[in-house]
Amino acid sequence: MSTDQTVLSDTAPLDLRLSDDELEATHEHILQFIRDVVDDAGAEGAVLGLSGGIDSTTTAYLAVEALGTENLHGLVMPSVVNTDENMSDAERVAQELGIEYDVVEIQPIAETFFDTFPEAADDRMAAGNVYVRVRGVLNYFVANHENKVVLGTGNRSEALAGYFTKYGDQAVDCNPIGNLYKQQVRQLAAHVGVAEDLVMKTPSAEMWSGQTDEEEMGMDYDTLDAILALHVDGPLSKSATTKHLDVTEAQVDRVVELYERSEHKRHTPPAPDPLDL
Ligand SMILES: Nc1ncnc2c1ncn2[C@@H]1O[C@H](COP(=O)(O)OP(=O)(O)OC[C@H]2O[C@@H]([n+]3cccc(C(=O)O)c3)[C@H](O)[C@@H]2O)[C@@H](O)[C@H]1O
Ligand SMILES: Nc1ncnc2c1ncn2[C@@H]1O[C@H](COP(=O)(O)OP(=O)(O)OP(=O)(O)O)[C@@H](O)[C@H]1O
Ligand SMILES: [Mg+2]
Repeated sequence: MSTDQTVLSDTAPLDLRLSDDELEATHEHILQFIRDVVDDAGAEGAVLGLSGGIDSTTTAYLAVEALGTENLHGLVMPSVVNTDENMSDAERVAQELGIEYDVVEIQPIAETFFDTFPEAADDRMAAGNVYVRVRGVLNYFVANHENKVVLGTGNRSEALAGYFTKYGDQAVDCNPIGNLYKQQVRQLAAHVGVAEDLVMKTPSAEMWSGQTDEEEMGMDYDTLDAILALHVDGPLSKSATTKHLDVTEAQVDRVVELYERSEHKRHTPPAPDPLDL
């Protein structure tokens, strides 16, 4: 195991990397968290989707450490919008970890949805969310059958920005890396031995060809993380944030907009307050 800081950026607007002691404490804390979730559920391990991206790769490495190789089942679920590189990276991760995994082509499943409502099939967001939600159904299909929990791969940056599909990739039993900003996920990934090319890979939801998280959100993750940490999670005002980070007010406004408009995604569906009848 090594803490390879050299693969990580030294030019982020705000350095959110943990100290060595903090990183190791966080690592141990997450391992214990995974074990506790599985034990509390009376489960015999966990299922997770492997995309070849850094969030699922890191979560898989942690889960193998926490639960043992034999108790993690990976699902690689390609569709026409996934690159071959990402899908082969996903298989490479499963093979390096030595876990059981299946490759499930989800295009035919998605097509049945598209055939049912052809008028929605060309809406790239609606269609992209179908791929994401189909994966959630398959994760639970396997988890139910094998008495396993479903591990989520959401991180803090995505959660606060609402950058996930409601009842899609967020339809999981727990999120082991859910309190880490993306920058810290990369740091932990390097620490647990994930290959450098995967640590530094461009994040993509792969809901349509060529999609990247940073282009869709309108800023890079280091900037998003910094504004979230100082202004959304932290106490700095908008003007203090712009001065501290050398970002524009428009960038801070954009992050606040992402955060506020996704509030509904971070709560269970509301019902009217009970009437005092
Ligand atoms: N105020 C409100 N109160 C209650 N519900 C509200 C609502 N506003 C919208 N809604 C509901 O939420 C729905 C929209 O939310 P949703 O269906 O999630 O869809 P939406 O947020 O439009 O799209 C998902 C976003 O997450 C990104 N994503 C998805 C999956 C994975 C990843 C990744 O990084 O891998 C990223 C994706 O690129 C896209 O930007 C609406 O159709 C409506 O049903
Ligand atoms: N083709 C796929 N096969 C299996 N699981 C997938 C696939 N695409 C997405 N997922 C699941 O959905 C999760 C959310 O995707 P997301 O893109 O946020 O994470 P990632 O791909 O692991 O990392 P990154 O955000 O850096 O791309 C993935 O971590 C993975 O669990
Ligand atoms: Mg991805």
